[in-house]
Amino acid sequence: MKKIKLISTGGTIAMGENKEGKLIPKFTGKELIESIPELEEMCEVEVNEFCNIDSSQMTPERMFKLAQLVKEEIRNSDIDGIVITHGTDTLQETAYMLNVLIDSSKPVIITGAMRGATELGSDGSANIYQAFKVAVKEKSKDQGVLVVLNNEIHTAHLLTKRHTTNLAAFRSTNSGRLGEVTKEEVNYFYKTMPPKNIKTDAINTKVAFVKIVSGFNSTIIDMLVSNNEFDGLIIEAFGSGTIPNYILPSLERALNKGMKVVLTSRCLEGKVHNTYAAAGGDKDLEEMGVIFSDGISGPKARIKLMLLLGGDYKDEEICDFFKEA
Ligand SMILES: NC(=O)C[C@H](N)C(=O)O
Repeated sequence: MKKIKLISTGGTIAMGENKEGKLIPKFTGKELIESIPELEEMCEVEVNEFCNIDSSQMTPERMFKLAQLVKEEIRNSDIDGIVITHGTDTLQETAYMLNVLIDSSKPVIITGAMRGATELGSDGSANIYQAFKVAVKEKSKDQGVLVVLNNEIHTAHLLTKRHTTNLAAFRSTNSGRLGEVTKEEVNYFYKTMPPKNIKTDAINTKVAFVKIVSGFNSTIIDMLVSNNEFDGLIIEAFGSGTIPNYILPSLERALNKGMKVVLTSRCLEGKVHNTYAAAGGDKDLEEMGVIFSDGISGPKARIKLMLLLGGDYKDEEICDFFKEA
């Protein structure tokens, strides 16, 4: 029988309602597992209570610690796979970080829930059960970090949360879901490309994030640059990577200070391109030294830059990492 480690981190999946009907952290990983006796026939389960928080409280530092723990567990030849329970709000960032940091063929599956464990029609138990079903399958090996919710399997780097409350809250952008979990089986529709592994013992969280809106006030960027607190800046630009012309001097000041500036798009799908001459005025953003991010969302690009800045990577290597998702 396979042995799967459950690492519980909290989220709605581990919540119940208080007297006012509001959701609060209530259940441990052990309690979640005990509520699903069907798992006993499937595999042996060991539990690690990593934390019990709403994932809005999850920080990149905590995600990095979680990645170290997953690495340790995976090295243990006794463990065949990992299931992580996590809140859905920052799940895509944790999943993305684990995906680029963990280099193992063993399945690592993240799941969560959209309804608390005590709510009518709660989805947590079914999602945990399905996550384990995926984790014990041989064909789930070498697929990178996977996310299982609502009968769907998604790859970490394409995953995005698209709905605030719907049970089908997640979607794989730029493609369809990777697979599905039915009552009888686990089906994969295509094979994932393994991500380029980032090797680092540290994370540099000094990366600011700015979303561009029409009439954006570039004073925000100037403030970020002048307070010397940031080594990196993620710009979530319009469409294929356009920004108002008057922001350019602020970006130039950021680059001159040695900040890494990465361009991403507000759009849910596609990637940024260096297509419009008008977008950067008479300057070419790429020539200026802005890094174009290939098809990952702003929040994921931020995680990637934090890891690359934490590691011992040269400028060209950092650019190369952004040439793939
Ligand atoms: N559905 C959820 O898990 C949302 C919750 N606020 C969390 O991310 O922890």
